[in-house]
Amino acid sequence: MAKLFRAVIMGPPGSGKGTISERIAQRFGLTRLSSGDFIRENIAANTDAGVLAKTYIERGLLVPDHVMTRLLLPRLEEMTRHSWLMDGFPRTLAQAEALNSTCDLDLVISLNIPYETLKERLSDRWIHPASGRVYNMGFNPPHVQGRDDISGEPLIQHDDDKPEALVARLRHYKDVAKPIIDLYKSKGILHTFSGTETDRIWPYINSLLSTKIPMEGTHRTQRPCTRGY
Ligand SMILES: Nc1nc2c(ncn2[C@@H]2O[C@H](COP(=O)(O)OP(=O)(O)OP(=O)(O)O)[C@@H](O)[C@H]2O)c(=O)[nH]1
Ligand SMILES: Nc1ncnc2c1ncn2[C@@H]1O[C@H](COP(=O)(O)OP(=O)(O)O)[C@@H](O)[C@H]1O
Repeated sequence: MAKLFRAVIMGPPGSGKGTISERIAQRFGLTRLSSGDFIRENIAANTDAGVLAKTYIERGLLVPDHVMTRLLLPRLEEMTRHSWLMDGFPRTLAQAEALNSTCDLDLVISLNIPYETLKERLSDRWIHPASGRVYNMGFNPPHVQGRDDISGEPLIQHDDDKPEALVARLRHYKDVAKPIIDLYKSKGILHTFSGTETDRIWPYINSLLSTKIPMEGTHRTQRPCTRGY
């Protein structure tokens, strides 16, 4: 019976977490989980946690730890048959500790990308707000400039991605991520990848995961995530 594989991907805004998660999910058949998607689903379904989360997101704030753990941990406990990769959680040490008491992670990928590169990428990032589709004018441009490929609607740039806001976001990431990274380092599961291009980092991630993930189509666990592990 193949063991279930559970991983987390971390990195500053624009480091390529979304892009790399997508490649990992395709190559290794992991289920890709995103905290932002979970929150949006809960908002759409009007759950109690979703209604509460919305009041924070609307103000540009992080959702409090107890709301995040209430939203996510039960979902992870349900994932007893599929290996997964989580993007966007944990985002604080308290979340990392709560995750830790729910299940054993096998591996954490941390992306270490120079500030200048992040600044260039994000100032070039354009979004289709209705769908969340992301473009980059150099790396993956839309077919028609300024327009979403599927709907043809106009693309916008997040205020967050403008250079003025970026310095503060990156500083915040460093402060908050450091204790989480230290925790995973001390557990011996942290793998850090540095570079300026996703296409050059990807082969290293690919070969690491090839040694770690059983390649059968489905993975079943002997040890599901449960609280109080
Ligand atoms: N030029 C360039 N752009 C890249 C590269 N890798 C990713 N991008 C683009 O950079 C932007 C950020 O990549 P994402 O995958 O959205 O990064 P993220 O870490 O998920 O970002 P957040 O959602 O803000 O946390 C997107 O517009 C990508 O298309 C790269 O190697 N070179
Ligand atoms: N782990 C988390 N802890 C607290 N808030 C979160 C977390 N993940 C997502 N959020 C909230 O949901 C919003 C959308 O998340 P996400 O899709 O990851 O986008 P972004 O890359 O803009 O942060 C965040 O801006 C934040 O308010």
